[in-house]
Amino acid sequence: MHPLLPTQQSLPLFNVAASRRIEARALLHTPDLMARAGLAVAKLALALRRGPGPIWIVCGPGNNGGDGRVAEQLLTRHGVGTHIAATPPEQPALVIDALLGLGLNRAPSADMAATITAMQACGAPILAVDLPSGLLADTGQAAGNCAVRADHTLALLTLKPGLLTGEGRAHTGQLWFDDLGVTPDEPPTALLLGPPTRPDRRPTSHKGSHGEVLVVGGAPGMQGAARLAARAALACGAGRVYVDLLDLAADEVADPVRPELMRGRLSRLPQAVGVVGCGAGHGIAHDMPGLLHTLPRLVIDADALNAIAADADLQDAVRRRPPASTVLTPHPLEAARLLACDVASIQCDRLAAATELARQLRCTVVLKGSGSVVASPGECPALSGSGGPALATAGSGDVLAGWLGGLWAQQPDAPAHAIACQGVEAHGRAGEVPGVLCAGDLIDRLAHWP
Ligand SMILES: NC(=O)C1=CN([C@@H]2O[C@H](COP(=O)(O)OP(=O)(O)OC[C@H]3O[C@@H](n4cnc5c(N)ncnc54)[C@H](O)[C@@H]3O)[C@@H](O)[C@H]2O)[C@@H](O)CC1
Ligand SMILES: Nc1ncnc2c1ncn2[C@@H]1O[C@H](COP(=O)(O)OP(=O)(O)O)[C@@H](O)[C@H]1O
Ligand SMILES: [K+]
Repeated sequence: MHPLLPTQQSLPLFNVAASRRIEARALLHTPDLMARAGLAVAKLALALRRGPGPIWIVCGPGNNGGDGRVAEQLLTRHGVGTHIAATPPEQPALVIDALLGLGLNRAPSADMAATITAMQACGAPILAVDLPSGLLADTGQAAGNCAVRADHTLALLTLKPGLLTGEGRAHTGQLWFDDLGVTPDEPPTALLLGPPTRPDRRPTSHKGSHGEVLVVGGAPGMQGAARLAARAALACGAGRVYVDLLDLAADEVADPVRPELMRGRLSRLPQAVGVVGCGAGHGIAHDMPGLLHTLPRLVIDADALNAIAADADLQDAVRRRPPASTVLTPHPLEAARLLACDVASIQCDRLAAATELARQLRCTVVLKGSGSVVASPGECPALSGSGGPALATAGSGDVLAGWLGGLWAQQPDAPAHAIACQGVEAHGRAGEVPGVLCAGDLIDRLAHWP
């Protein structure tokens, strides 16, 4: 067994209803699923325990508890000290959290909440069975704001989306997966993104082979955002990158640090990939009808999203664009504005929110944040397991928008969904460092990745 992330391939994710169906069908020909689950838990527990103390196994009322009890029998048979109870032993070497799994259907009761607190306080690493108890498998929300924060989670039978998005990553710790020998026999709820690819560069290619990007944004005082996007597009390999900075004096250069970047206008670049909105302020609203009408491929971020949220005509213009030609990259607040709701309503079910926004505006939506979601009409939504808090710093979203533009310039026939999936995963993986990653440094890491 090995840690799941970063994944070497795209993997299917299944929500509770689908997991239940898969489990029910699998049990018809593989009745020993729980024995397999218990064995997987016991093996991992042996590898993870720290010190000579007993393994504390906390078992709940359902089959999650059943998995824990099977693991306890196997560990005992193996000569390992165990302790099954709601209260901890002296100096446990590991906690196995088998309190609640897929069956969670309400906030943990007071007793369970107290047990969760005790697990958290006992000082030993926690291995959660299937799900950290209290975490909702479909959405990654903590029911009643009370869920185990595990050091490790062993997902069983299926991978659930809630392990990877919403609050999931704050609760799962290191993620492990055992499919118990069952191949899912229905389409997934969503796909976990595999390693991103980069566009080929033929030995004989020239700058004209790699497309053009036009970055429109950067109102006075916010020009850095547009320049970050433009630098990212350049680092990604776009042939020519132009910047249309709002209100820049005619004789100023596009970017004093990057002389490779040129100044450009929509009227002269009608075939470029547009990356619009980064640091644009309110002024971008005026340019949006022309941009939406003209550019064949568009990545729309930040203030351009706010402009669309505020104007039903712009929303219509987005809907009227050709299929698969538009990517919106909202963070949760921008998504809330676009769906006329609040951030909590977005975050409580990120997969559903991204899918609904993609449906309403008939385009690809990247809902950013921990466990970024890519949703497009007619596509299975994709979820990224990559990225982390090093990216939680100003400008990393601008870099994503520019990178998407750079990818698209080089793959003009690729649909918006494919570009978004490639870009989001590359951005997340490049952003996996300890501490903080300044947006400019993120561009360097992306440029040299993998
Ligand atoms: N059936 C099988 O053979 C398999 C079962 N598996 C395990 O079984 C789990 C699912 O089992 P269950 O469906 O029994 O679900 P759970 O074990 O999650 O528990 C369901 C029970 O907990 C109660 N409950 C739910 N929320 C509660 C709350 N907030 N406070 C107090 N009690 C609450 C329910 O009323 C029900 O009695 C999976 O997560 C997985 O660990 C897997 O190992 C795969 C194989
Ligand atoms: N904790 C996190 N885990 C994973 N990704 C994150 C995290 N915080 C931020 N990110 C990523 O960083 C980027 C931030 O974008 P955004 O919020 O638009 O910032 P900005 O506007 O400052 O550029 C998004 O791609 C987001 O998914
Ligand atoms: K559990």
